[in-house]
Amino acid sequence: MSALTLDSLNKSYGDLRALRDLSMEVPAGEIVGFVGSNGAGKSTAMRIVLGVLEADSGQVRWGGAPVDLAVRRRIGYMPEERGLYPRMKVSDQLVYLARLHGLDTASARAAMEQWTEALGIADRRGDEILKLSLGNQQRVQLAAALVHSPEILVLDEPFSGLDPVAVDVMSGVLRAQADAGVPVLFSSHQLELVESLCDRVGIIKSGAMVKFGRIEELRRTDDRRWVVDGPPPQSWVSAVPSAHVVSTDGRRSVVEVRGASADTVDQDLLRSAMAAGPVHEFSLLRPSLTELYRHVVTTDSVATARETVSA
Ligand SMILES: Nc1ncnc2c1ncn2[C@@H]1O[C@H](COP(=O)(O)OP(=O)(O)OP(=O)(O)O)[C@@H](O)[C@H]1O
Repeated sequence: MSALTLDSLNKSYGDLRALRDLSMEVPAGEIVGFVGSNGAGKSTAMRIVLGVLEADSGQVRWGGAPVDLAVRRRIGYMPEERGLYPRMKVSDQLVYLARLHGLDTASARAAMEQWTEALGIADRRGDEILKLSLGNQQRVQLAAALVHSPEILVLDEPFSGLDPVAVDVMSGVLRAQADAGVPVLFSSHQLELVESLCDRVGIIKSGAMVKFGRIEELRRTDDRRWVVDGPPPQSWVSAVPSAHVVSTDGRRSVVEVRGASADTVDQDLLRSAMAAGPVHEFSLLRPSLTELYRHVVTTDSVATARETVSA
């Protein structure tokens, strides 16, 4: 299966190291969320994929081969600085962009009609971009990234400023693209959305990738916690090695087992609790992506971003 690979990318702006050996893989057919604080380096990495910025070292590959101009023409890109002509009509703008990517006029018109329909802006085709709301401008921007049927999608904060219905429309389009085999990489600060939509996530801090993988894998921790609604935990927790009570109101408790790698530990806990009384709820408590992100961004150390780059 093809993949878009970012391999050990480095980029400095003067003495600011914006990317440090940044690597990640976006498999065809998957949606990868790219998250990190303001200034962490997401846009820099995406611009390098597009070739609008050159890396100091490292490589971007598609299907194992370096990304060249021909591949770049087949990428659908939504830049952070939205690049539409404000005084141009929506339809003219989209047909023009599709033509730039090599479609003939009839195909360009058909693509414009298809995407304005799919994105709920068909009734705005005749309007100038500047007369649209910001959310609708963003829908046009996504249509602009899609009119040439790209093989790869790279979107810089496509969800920012969208209303909930527009978020659903955008999510549906990205999922459909991934299902059709397109690798989709997008940056976002909306972590709940990333968690629900993405197959994988990359967390970048000060230009370095500090976590990358399937969200379920990243949420798996060595110290596992369970919510138990049942008998007072003091009466049964001590029977399970390494288990202790994190919090309890006497009935509903959070119980943690340190280094709970054994598959049977949940059975041991449940058995022990049920031996002490009826159990009404027993569920594994996993950190959300937001909790994971906060933990990574506040604790994992990366050398300071602003440092002198040796010549
Ligand atoms: N053209 C430039 N010249 C100098 N510094 C730059 C330039 N572009 C970006 N930077 C710096 O590089 C770092 C990474 O910026 P980048 O825009 O890639 O971050 P980001 O993760 O996309 O941030 P945000 O979430 O705020 O969009 C920041 O410190 C930024 O100030």
